[in-house]
Amino acid sequence: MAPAAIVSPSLLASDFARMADEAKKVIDGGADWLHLDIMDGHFVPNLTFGAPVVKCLAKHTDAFLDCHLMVTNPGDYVEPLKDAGAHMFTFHIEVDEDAAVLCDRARAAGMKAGVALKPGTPAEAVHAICDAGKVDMVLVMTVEPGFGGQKFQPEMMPKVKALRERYPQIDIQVDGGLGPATIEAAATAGANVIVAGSSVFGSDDVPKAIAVLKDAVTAAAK
Ligand SMILES: O=C(CO)[C@H](O)[C@H](O)COP(=O)(O)O
Repeated sequence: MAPAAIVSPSLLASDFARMADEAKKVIDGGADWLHLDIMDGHFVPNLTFGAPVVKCLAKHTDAFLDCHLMVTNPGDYVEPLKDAGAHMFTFHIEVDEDAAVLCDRARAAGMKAGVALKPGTPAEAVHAICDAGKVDMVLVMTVEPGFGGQKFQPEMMPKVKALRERYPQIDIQVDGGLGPATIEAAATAGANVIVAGSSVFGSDDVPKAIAVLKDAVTAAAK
């Protein structure tokens, strides 16, 4: 059976000063997860928030907290994020840390382990840890990480397709520029976890914006 369709709105596009309300709005609108972009101003040229903010948000929601770490030193975040209430720990394969150890540590802490690829990184970079059964989710970035509101890169779809064919049971997440105009390409390629910031938080009809994404993934899986 194909992995379930999941929509994970990116709070990067929300009003950070009202994060709990923004989270409630998308969960009430049908979102499955909340995507939290942790940026350190070093791995990417932007700075957002870390475990203390995740911990504050966790007090206001029971939703699955899908943390995407755009940081140089993800190993330093395992315990703080676990303590904060995070559920998914996704780090970048490009960092200079042992990916297998990070996955094991995330899982031992009770979180799921995800591994992310920048647009310039080939799918083969995650084969070894996926083949070893250490990964719950692969995140294929469809923009350069760091900022919301960028243009979707359709040239990432062969990477998504190759990963889906090789790993039918693993969640495959796409992130960057997803919305009504791009979801079909991603869903057809085999992505089942859809991160969307601008297209959800910028919509006048949040439930509809989420449903469009989810329905496309469900339809593609049939
Ligand atoms: O990881 C990210 C940027 O690094 C964001 O999650 C992503 O860009 C989503 O924003 P949008 O849907 O507006 O493109």
